[in-house]
Amino acid sequence: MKLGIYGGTFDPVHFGHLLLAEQCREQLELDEVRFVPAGDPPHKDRLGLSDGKARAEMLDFATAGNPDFVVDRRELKRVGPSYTIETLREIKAEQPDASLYFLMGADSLAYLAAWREPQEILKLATVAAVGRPGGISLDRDKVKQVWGDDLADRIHIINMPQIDLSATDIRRRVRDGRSIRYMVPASVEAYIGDRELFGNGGNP
Ligand SMILES: Nc1ncnc2c1ncn2[C@@H]1O[C@H](COP(=O)(O)OP(=O)(O)OP(=O)(O)O)[C@@H](O)[C@H]1O
Ligand SMILES: O=C(O)c1ccc[n+]([C@@H]2O[C@H](COP(=O)([O-])O)[C@@H](O)[C@H]2O)c1
Repeated sequence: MKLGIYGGTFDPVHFGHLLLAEQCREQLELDEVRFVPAGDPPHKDRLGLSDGKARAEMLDFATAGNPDFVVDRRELKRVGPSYTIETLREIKAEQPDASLYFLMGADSLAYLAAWREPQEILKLATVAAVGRPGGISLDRDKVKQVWGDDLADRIHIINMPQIDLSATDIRRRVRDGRSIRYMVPASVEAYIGDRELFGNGGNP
């Protein structure tokens, strides 16, 4: 069993996230991609963050109808920062025979060395890193330079069409009353409108 684990803040989930998950599923032949919304993202300001319930419900809508995509709420129930190493240890204990793949964008890979127990993360899971527009390039030589040959083998670079979408920009658009149509699934757009998330002053 090859299990993809995709941690993020997902405030809100957008098509950049969904394309990343689908491309990793296909290219790595994953049996399942598990979206794990962070309760308290370690390197992010919690101020203004939507509550975990709403972020997870948006993920439910975005992944509905795709049996390969699953939402895992474990980090929302945990007290304290959502450290990835804890999540990977829990999942490995539950499914010892599964090969774990942790999915992320290039910006996350650039900071992975500053995460809690990064070397242990790479021992427990293969990292699948996907390019993201905005300057941080994904380069095999750079990865080897930072991690050394052995650990670098645990980091796979996945090529896919890059999508210049971020949750920050989507929240800003909602706040400004601008369109987010085709940036997030229609069901997520409706949820944001109904709940008046992100200071929605009248999303068209
Ligand atoms: N458009 C994208 N292309 C590739 N990877 C992405 C994209 N958007 C997010 N990711 C990756 O998905 C993971 C979770 O991202 P996150 O939920 O923080 O979304 P975000 O759009 O970066 O949010 P924010 O703008 O609030 O920081 C991270 O590893 C990030 O690099
Ligand atoms: O474990 C850590 O030290 C750590 C530090 C920063 C980020 N993460 C995880 O990386 C994922 C993406 O984080 P973010 O802030 O880009 O949404 C999310 O699952 C976070 O919990 C994890």
